Amino acid sequence: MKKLLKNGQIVDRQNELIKSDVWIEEGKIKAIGLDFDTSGVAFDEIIDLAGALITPGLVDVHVHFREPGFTYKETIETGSKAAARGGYTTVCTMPNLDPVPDTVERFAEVQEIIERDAVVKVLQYAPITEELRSEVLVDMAGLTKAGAFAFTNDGVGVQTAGTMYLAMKEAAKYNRPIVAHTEDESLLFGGCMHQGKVSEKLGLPGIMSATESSQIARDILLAEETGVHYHVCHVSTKESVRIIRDAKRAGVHVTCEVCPHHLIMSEEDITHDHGNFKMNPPLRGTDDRQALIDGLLDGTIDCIATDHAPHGHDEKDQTMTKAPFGIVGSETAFALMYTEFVEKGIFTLAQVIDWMTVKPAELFNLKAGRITIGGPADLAVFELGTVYAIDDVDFESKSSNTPFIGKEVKGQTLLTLVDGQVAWKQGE
Ligand SMILES: NC(=O)N[C@@H](CC(=O)O)C(=O)O
Ligand SMILES: [Zn+2]
Ligand SMILES: [Zn+2]
Repeated sequence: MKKLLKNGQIVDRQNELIKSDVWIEEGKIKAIGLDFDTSGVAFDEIIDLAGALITPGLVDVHVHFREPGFTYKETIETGSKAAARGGYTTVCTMPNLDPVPDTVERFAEVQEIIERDAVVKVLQYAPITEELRSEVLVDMAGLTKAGAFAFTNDGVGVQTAGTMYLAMKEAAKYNRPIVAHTEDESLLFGGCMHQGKVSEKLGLPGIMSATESSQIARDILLAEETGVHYHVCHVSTKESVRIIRDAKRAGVHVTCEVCPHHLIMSEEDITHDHGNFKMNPPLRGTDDRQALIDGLLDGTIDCIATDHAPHGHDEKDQTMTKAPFGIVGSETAFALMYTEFVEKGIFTLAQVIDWMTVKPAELFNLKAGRITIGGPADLAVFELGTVYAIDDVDFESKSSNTPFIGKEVKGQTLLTLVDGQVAWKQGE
């Protein structure tokens, strides 16, 4: 198969938009730019991009696809379609499933479903402990052999320091990162949103910032002790950013991600008590939000990840004390980042693309996130000119639990290619 994408634009490292065509052959990039000769080449397909932006396929190191166990919320098929619609071509799925893929056999079962159903490249995380309880470590040697690229208990924190220490020591042996949802449950006190002026106003139990940051502080010292690569999920507080910045300066191998919703919204955007404003960690204060932006800009925060966390409509259409934590993100991330940060001049387009492609790929040595000659034709194409409203009926995901429904954005995905094949195309 030979494909030609014509009249696109790519962004270079200086943030210049450069007119470009892309020649794809047998699923690989054959040529990119304007100075290659295609005369005499019989293309199977020529697609006119009419000036749209071409990026490497986006990389999301944090999604929840809910299969097996909660397939009414999402499946590997629908989740990967949602990812493709967002321009993602490589995503990493969390193991808070039922059953938890905590044995080599269960892990292999999920991988079989991925092989069968996924429309983008999906990497399954292995858990740190059996059933995500902070007790017995999984067989890290066996799971590494079975293809686990990293270990995480996302959804819950590892509650005891001793378990985390042993997990880090073991993961370091196999050169695998420990990826941490940091939340000290003894500091939770039944909270359902950030503890601050809005929780007081709404009369809802708050989650203090130290619930997250104190566990990061503990883990950073254990990471220093063990030499493991320690990656922090969804950082949300200014204290978390501060201690990660200090740890990086001290030479600890720590990295972290931030979610679009924590960069864009704060507690002050919670207009009323509804489940779609509830996620873990919660929307924090405006000073926290600013610290996350600063953290990206100074390199403390390494990349952007969605934490795509689908839940059923009825589960989320409840008050915040009752609804489960989590919002969907795959289908809105690029448009939100473009609209809120690039258009407003806070980040450059090149920076946003970097944080959503090469940066996350480099963290875990994923073969993704770059356009290289001879490399896989994993590409996304975005149209940047048209304003549209985020509409839940459009979602490829089974779920549409997000507070961004109705928001007007720019940056619609036109096309997503995985190994040169269409994974998502607008209007199809
Ligand atoms: N982020 C969330 O609010 N929820 C996630 C779990 C998690 O990422 O911690 C989920 O699985 O629903
Ligand atoms: Zn989490
Ligand atoms: Zn998560």
